[in-house]
Amino acid sequence: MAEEVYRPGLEGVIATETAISFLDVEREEIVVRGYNLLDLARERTYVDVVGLLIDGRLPDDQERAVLERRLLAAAEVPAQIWEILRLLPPRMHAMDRLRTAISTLGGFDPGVERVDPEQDRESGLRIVAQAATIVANLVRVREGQQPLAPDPSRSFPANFLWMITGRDGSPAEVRVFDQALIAYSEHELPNSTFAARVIASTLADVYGALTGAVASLKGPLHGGANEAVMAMLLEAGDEEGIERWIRERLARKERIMGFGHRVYMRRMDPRAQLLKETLTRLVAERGDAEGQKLLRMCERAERLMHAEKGLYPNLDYYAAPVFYVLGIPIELYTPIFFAARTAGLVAHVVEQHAHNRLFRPRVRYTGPRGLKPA
Ligand SMILES: CC(=O)SCCNC(=O)CCNC(=O)[C@H](O)C(C)(C)COP(=O)(O)OP(=O)(O)OC[C@H]1O[C@@H](n2cnc3c(N)ncnc32)[C@H](O)[C@@H]1OP(=O)(O)O
Ligand SMILES: O=C([O-])CC(=O)C(=O)O
Repeated sequence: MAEEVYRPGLEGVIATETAISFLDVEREEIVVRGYNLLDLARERTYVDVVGLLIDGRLPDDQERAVLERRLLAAAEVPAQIWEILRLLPPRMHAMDRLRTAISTLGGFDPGVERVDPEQDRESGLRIVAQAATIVANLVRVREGQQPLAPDPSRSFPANFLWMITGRDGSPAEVRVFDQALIAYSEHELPNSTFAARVIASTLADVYGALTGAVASLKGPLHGGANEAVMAMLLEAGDEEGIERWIRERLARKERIMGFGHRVYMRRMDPRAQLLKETLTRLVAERGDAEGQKLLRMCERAERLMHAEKGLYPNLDYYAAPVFYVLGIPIELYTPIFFAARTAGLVAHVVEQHAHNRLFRPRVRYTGPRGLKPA
């Protein structure tokens, strides 16, 4: 074997080439197919970003309308998926129910066994569309209610938010939700995307690769952090409470969810800054006293974590209060992360299949040798 290099957690290791995205930490820029993700969030829609990620370029107005109609037309979920979800134990974690649903969706796609970039794109758009419908209805189905069917007369984000909350969001709320979807849409090579690419590198299909990504995203060190952040804010109650809550945990050497990041390390995640601004605007416009209190708590904790640990918030930190003021049930925060990320994940599976090399690294063996079984 050539020179042995071992970096625990593959920290800093280049694991693949990609033309999809890159975190330029020095310039504080998340590059997505040449664009700054924050520019996309400020000026474009999530559907545009789906087109950019999966088809490779930003759609014009007409192309966006076609893509949006196509997504909404594909958003209906087979009735059997709801039946399977109803059979699962109600206490089962929402991400585990989602993982089961994404895995099962493959069985309803006639092209599932045809693994090539063209079919991946086709199946990928179905997943983007159907993941939103499944995620939005997870709570409703767990509670034994009928799922809300997608309404193609609404825009993609308006329909998604309506299926979640059961009421029409204001144009400002829909825009905020759309921005959050863009913020979550793609982020280079996080654990979940790496997991999807590793699975895809065996030439397994896009459903299998994305099922693995759901499993990865559930973890509190990754997507699960947004729900943990909200639990922390609610338990702490107010500004003094959050300060006490964090100091107690830091004294016990515990991690505070929503802070730190493998790549940004001791810098602010640009997406957290974007959603902080979004939250500030939304609660000010609405004169939302509870939202304003949450914002003050977040800012207080942000100052404390910087002073005590030199750590900054990541996207999950400000996404949590944004979802809360939009009236989204907390158990759907991580599933929504996945639904938004389907666009990026599909792009990575397409790319992996198009330029495949099986992932199969080696180990540094630390176990015994020479033992005799008898
Ligand atoms: C959208 C996303 O998925 S973003 C990630 C969401 N996850 C979270 O918010 C979970 C909380 N954060 C963390 O656990 C970490 O920061 C991670 C997992 C995101 C990144 O971890 P790593 O790159 O492995 O950083 P690592 O564990 O080496 O941390 C470096 C130091 O900072 C500390 N640290 C890192 N994050 C935190 C945190 N959130 N709270 C307290 N201390 C922390 C570590 O304890 C460690 O301290 P030490 O050197 O004294 O031991
Ligand atoms: O990049 C990471 O490691 C995690 C993250 O922020 C994301 O997936 O959005």
